[in-house]
Amino acid sequence: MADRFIKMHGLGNDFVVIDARDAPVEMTRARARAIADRHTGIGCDQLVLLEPSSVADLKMRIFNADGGEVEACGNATRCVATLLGASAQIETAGGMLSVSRDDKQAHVAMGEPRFAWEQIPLAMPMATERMPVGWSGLEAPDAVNVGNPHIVFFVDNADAVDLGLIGPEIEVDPLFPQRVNVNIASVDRDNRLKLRVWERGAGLTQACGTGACATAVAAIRRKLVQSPVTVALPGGDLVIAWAPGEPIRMTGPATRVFDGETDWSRFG
Ligand SMILES: N[C@@H](CCC[C@H](N)C(=O)O)C(=O)O
Repeated sequence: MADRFIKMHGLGNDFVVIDARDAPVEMTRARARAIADRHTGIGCDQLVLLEPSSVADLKMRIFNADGGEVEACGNATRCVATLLGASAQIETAGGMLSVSRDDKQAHVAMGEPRFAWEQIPLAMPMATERMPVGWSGLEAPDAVNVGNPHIVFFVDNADAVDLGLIGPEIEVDPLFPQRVNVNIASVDRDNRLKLRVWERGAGLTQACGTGACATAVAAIRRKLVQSPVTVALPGGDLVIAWAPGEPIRMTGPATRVFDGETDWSRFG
């Protein structure tokens, strides 16, 4: 019998979604990496596995293109909200998420951001706002955990940074024991942030929902912008709302590209 999957994307950040709520699918690091491979597999930035949950409507597991299982993915959460077509609670390794959708957009309550150094996590105690660290001229970032770990650099021109060169170096710096997603942002105009992201385990992507959340939170905290803020990514715009003590709210599109069939045993 053929194994089914759904190819989706959120602003160009693309996913292979496997609905394993009725029939379990075994996922290993090697299999996830083989499926995600753009030359020899199906190709995606992240693989998303939907499973039954005893505490929510369903459980969402996320695997990066390198095969590593991670805690959160904002764009994939909007895709799952779009597939479900109704309000739902989703269990993830990064926390419980609430989703809903309307005709055009999906909405996600991403939970509250965490700022303590051990919650990022960092390897040593340190302030997480304007951190006393730097890499190749990128200085004083903020660290935020929004289910997964992010570091955010505010620069004059986000396009001027060679993120493909510096991103991989920062991702694996020993300061980040679980590695890190690297965000480069600039204040564009009128409450609008421009953002590029080097994703842990996936590299440069067209958009990163959790990166947009972490960056918006850091910018609101620094009073660079006010909530709600538009975050412009290479693949398009997200709107992020947040106030201290409240969950982060993300609104944006999600697209079903095609439904496919394969045989998972082809991928190890
Ligand atoms: N594309 C994502 C984030 C996926 C996980 C991330 N690369 C990590 O390792 O934490 C998003 O839209 O949030």
